[in-house]
Amino acid sequence: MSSPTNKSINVDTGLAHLADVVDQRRDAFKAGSADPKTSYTALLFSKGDDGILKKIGEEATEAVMAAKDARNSNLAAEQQKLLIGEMADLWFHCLIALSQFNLRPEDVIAELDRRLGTSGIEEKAARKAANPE
Ligand SMILES: N=c1c2ncn([C@@H]3O[C@H](COP(=O)(O)OP(=O)(O)OP(=O)(O)O)[C@@H](O)[C@H]3O)c2ncn1[C@@H]1O[C@H](COP(=O)(O)O)[C@@H](O)[C@H]1O
Repeated sequence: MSSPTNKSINVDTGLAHLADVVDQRRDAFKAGSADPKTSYTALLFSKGDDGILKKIGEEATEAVMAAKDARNSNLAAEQQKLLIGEMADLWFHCLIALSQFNLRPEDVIAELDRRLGTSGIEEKAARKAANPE
């Protein structure tokens, strides 16, 4: 599905740029200069932790349902497009949550980089050995 054009997009830069916009909206909302009536981002910040986290649950569910539809359609282009849209909604709302907690996508990318090359199976076994219950 990824076009050669899309493959040249820099994920880190794209997320960082959107996070900058989100952080600006968060700060403007706190300063009273972003209106929840005209800014969806400000509306989310006006809902606080619970409203933002609830939205992530909803968007995750919508992404799961879109993925099931995509699979059932044998990955038809139209369903793939819908799945991309739902994943974009989920990523966007995750950026809102990171901003709410004064974190950045760079923090998540750094953690993923740190994990690179460590098998999740090995990591889980090491964790269980360190904390047997
Ligand atoms: N990337 C996004 C983005 N992705 C998704 N969304 C919004 O996320 C919402 C998704 O919610 P739902 O799927 O639940 O649909 P809904 O029907 O609108 O919501 P409910 O009825 O369920 O409450 C939609 O309203 C989308 O418009 C986004 N809103 C904003 N941005 C970015 O944030 C910037 C600032 O936005 P504003 O703060 O609105 O100016 C924009 O320029 C964009 O770059």
